[in-house]
Amino acid sequence: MGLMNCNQKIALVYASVTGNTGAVAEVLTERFRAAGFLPDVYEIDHFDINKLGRYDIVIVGTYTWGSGEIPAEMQELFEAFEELRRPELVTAVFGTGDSFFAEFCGAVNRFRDMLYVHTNLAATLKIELMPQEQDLVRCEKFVEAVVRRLVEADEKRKRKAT
Ligand SMILES: Cc1cc2nc3c(=O)[nH]c(=O)nc-3n(C[C@H](O)[C@H](O)[C@H](O)COP(=O)(O)O)c2cc1C
Repeated sequence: MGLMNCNQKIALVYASVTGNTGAVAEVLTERFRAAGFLPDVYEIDHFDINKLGRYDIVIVGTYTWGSGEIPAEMQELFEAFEELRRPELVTAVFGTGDSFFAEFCGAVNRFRDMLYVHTNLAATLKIELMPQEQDLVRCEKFVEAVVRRLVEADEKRKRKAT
């Protein structure tokens, strides 16, 4: 991991009403920093969707609403990815949900399926409500998977250039 190009621009964009997804966003931000990255962290309401194309890596965080639905405030971002036409963009999605509901973290499932088709999806993480001690290692693995994918993408780019 030490060899990574930490100049890559990374955005972490999330939605959170009661703070669970925000708490995971904080843990992940800390892990990315520990891995040498400085993510720009945005709550969705403060993220300018026109800037999506400026990033090399975009991490999406979302809670789930309705019956497994994407929250309304995340819909525009979802559609922006569909129209972005940047299959090389490294992405990952995390979220919190409540397994009391029929579709646990349905919004994460929907983002995952879409990002898999339209981008270079590196990792998915679903957490039950507020992150607990045992979730920290899962957060760590999530970040490792993203960094690993970046290394692979970088190597692929270099091979193409030669
Ligand atoms: C009306 C309502 C519907 C919900 N529907 C789902 C659902 O379908 N699936 C799920 O996993 N969680 C569902 N949840 C739970 C939230 O996604 C969960 O509490 C989440 O951690 C909230 O995130 P936040 O604290 O970041 O706002 C629902 C919560 C509410 C209030």
